[in-house]
Amino acid sequence: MTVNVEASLTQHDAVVTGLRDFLDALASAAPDERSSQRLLHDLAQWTEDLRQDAVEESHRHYGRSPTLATAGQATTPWYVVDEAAPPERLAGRASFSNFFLGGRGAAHGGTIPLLFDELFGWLANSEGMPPSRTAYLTTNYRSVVRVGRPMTFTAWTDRVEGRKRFLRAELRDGDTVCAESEALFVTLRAGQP
Ligand SMILES: CCCCCCCCCC(=O)SCCNC(=O)CCNC(=O)[C@H](O)C(C)(C)COP(=O)(O)OP(=O)(O)OC[C@H]1O[C@@H](n2cnc3c(N)ncnc32)[C@H](O)[C@@H]1OP(=O)(O)O
Repeated sequence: MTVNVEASLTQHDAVVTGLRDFLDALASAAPDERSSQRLLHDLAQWTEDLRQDAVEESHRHYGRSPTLATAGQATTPWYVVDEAAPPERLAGRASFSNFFLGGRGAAHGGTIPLLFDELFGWLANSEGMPPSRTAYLTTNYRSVVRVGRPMTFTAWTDRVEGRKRFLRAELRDGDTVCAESEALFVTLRAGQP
């Protein structure tokens, strides 16, 4: 079978956007027993179909979109980069849907460093940079991140010491800093996965 990679990626972007909407709708709803049974049946069928189509990492579409916000991952809180000056700085908008709810209207605490790691990965592994990975990442929770709110972020390189890149970021709701992060990315040596 001949696969048009561009076309299938674009179509895949639409699938990931649909998956995000689905997860938000699922997390926001209280389906009755009948709907849950129907959902379970449909999911089981899709799971079986997709397992038949399993391929190795380099051939997958998921998480590899060059065009879609979050690079085509549905498990990262939604974000879009508006200003990019890699590897020094990037800024943009983010929003945590109900799928990322922890409780009482606030995003789950684990999902905030997930967003920061994504942004730092974007900065530290931008084009022309040698591959690097997170050695540590700390998050200070200053004020709750409310689901559904339009947020803004800034992430920047604080300093570079040899293979070590120290990064910082802020997540804001209007003028309020909700969370701050600091991370160390270390450039991989040959042979490191
Ligand atoms: C690969 C491309 C694809 C990337 C996609 C985007 C990535 C998004 C970011 C991620 O989420 S990556 C996944 C989460 N991270 C990991 O799984 C990393 C697991 N850890 C490792 O692979 C290694 O520990 C690591 C590569 C980070 C460092 O191991 P090395 O053996 O290369 O480090 P080494 O011991 O030589 O230390 C180098 C320097 O970093 C320092 N260092 C390393 N780990 C540290 C740490 N945890 N805290 C403080 N300093 C640390 C260390 O002290 C030393 O400082 P000096 O040069 O000043 O002596």
